[in-house]
Amino acid sequence: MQPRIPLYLLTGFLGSGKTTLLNQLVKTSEFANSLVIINELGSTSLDHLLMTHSQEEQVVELASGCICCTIRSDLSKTLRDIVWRFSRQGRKQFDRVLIETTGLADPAPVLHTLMADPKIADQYRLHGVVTCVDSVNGLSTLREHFEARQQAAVADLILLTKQDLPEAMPVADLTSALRPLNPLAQIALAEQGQADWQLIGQLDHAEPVQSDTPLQSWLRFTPLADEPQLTPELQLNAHGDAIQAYSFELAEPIPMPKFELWLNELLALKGPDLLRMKAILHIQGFPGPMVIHGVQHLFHPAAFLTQWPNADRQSKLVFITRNIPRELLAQSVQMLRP
Ligand SMILES: Nc1nc2c(ncn2[C@@H]2O[C@H](COP(=O)(O)OP(=O)(O)OP(=O)(O)O)[C@@H](O)[C@H]2O)c(=O)[nH]1
Repeated sequence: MQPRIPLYLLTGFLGSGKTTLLNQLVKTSEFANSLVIINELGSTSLDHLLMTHSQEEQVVELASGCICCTIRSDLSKTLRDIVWRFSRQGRKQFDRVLIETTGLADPAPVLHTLMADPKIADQYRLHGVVTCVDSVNGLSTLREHFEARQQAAVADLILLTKQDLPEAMPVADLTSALRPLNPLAQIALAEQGQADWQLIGQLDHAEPVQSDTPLQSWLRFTPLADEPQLTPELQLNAHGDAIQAYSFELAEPIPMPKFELWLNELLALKGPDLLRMKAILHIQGFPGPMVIHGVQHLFHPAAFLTQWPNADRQSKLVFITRNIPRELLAQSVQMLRP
């Protein structure tokens, strides 16, 4: 079987610095041989003109429309086609794919397409979602636009851009505001498109357990306060449509049949509103933990570790949700008790 092609999704609201970042990213040795798929709204694709890629032919432009709604099938088709379109004498001319979404894209359905389309999932391996957040306008944008909150909520890595500007909000405030939306993502800086590229190179969204990334860092588990004490200025869920993260711990080992029943019920009832979920579970009878990881109702195959990463044997679950009250999830998690 051919190794799957690493795929990265770059998102962030309009003007948040995606293209600036991409232009620098493709200059790094690790990402130099990337194929870039750009999706612009409107008929004239400015981004295409802005890309300063060394090989112009390696930038593929999707037709106008937004990949998250009208042209999801175009994205699938493009991903299937590029492998032979960009091959010479049977060898493909790129080793990674970077997809830049429009600033208005809701990335959840795009992720869904990347994970659910079997032809894509066979060929590509989603390594990570990188979301740019503008340090000057970011918080007001996040408050006003649901899509911007979704972009932050599904991120594996959030890059705060424009910290060089005097109007930039302090990093600590931005981080406090973003944490309730996404306690799992790493948060770092990107200044004029420059970032710590290792953070992107190390992303491993799909199969964290099989990578070198230590499990603790993959499942960075910081119990969340039920109601984070934030000043109104830092609260982002002002307009209904609340995106909220919750975490739970369970002391007792879980019987496997209960886990299966619980997951099926949860996904059937609330699948579309579970933006992300990660859990490390103590299942009865297994020497190491079971790790599960999903986006909406799609779950990567559960992975069993041969041993626990540390002395803590509690099951830990983190959910990033849309309009799900905490009590409902808390009740649901109780189903896992023996
Ligand atoms: N001062 C400063 N300006 C930045 C930084 N990052 C991006 N910019 C500027 O912000 C503007 C928007 O950046 P883009 O990279 O085009 O943003 P985008 O997210 O691709 O924008 P859309 O395509 O509209 O969604 C440009 O004028 C960039 O030069 C930064 O870190 N600092």
